Amino acid sequence: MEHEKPVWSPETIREALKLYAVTDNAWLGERTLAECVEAALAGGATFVQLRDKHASADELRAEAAELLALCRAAGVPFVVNDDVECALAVGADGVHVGQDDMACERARALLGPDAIVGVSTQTVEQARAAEAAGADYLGVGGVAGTATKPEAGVLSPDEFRAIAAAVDIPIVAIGGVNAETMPLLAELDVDGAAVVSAIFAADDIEAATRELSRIIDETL
Ligand SMILES: Cc1ncc(COP(=O)(O)OP(=O)(O)O)c(N)n1
Ligand SMILES: Cc1nc(C(=O)O)sc1CCOP(=O)(O)O
Ligand SMILES: [Mg+2]
Repeated sequence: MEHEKPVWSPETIREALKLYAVTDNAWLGERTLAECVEAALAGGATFVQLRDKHASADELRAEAAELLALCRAAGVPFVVNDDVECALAVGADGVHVGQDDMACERARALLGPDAIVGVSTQTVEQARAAEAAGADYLGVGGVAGTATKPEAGVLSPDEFRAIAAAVDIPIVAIGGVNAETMPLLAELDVDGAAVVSAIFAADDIEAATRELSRIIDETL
């Protein structure tokens, strides 16, 4: 069944960031990407980002179209990592861009005022610039080191809080967030947790997501 494209208000975006699932095909095994995302949604993921650094343009579009349909059915926002063209082509809710990706202003101009544009920031300066450029939310990290992206840095609690204090848009913490580290988010002034391996590397993705959902509800 076709679902109409929703318009996500700032308040619904803030709420939806609570348990943000970022996909990773490295952990698929015998499973399809759609099965994995369906399980994450069933377990309570509140936001989904397709992140596939190895797909061709056509493969990424096919994945995005499939995940978009699942997210629409679940009433959950769906964004594409890095690739604005793909997001536009499939009618995704938006994109997530980093400091080395398309500039936030350009992504906003291409996707329009109703799209969700998330921006990765590691400093107060970057956070203020992203907000001024029209970002809807910030991805800030890491909370702890992670094998998913070994080159990613780790921020101190004070650095998280300084970024949160510098902007009015919501913040999702990313990098090394799992059932053990998630309670640390209580001290970081963030609105949610973005999680890759603690969801998608699990044998039982639905159960792992449900447990993370329980913990984040207790934490924030
Ligand atoms: C929610 C969220 N936050 C941060 C990132 C990292 O984005 P980026 O710095 O562009 O790195 P890559 O993901 O492209 O490797 C993210 N993807 N999602
Ligand atoms: C995609 C990404 N960005 C990061 C950042 O710090 O900007 S950390 C990261 C990977 C997070 O994976 P996991 O949940 O498995 O630790
Ligand atoms: Mg990127």
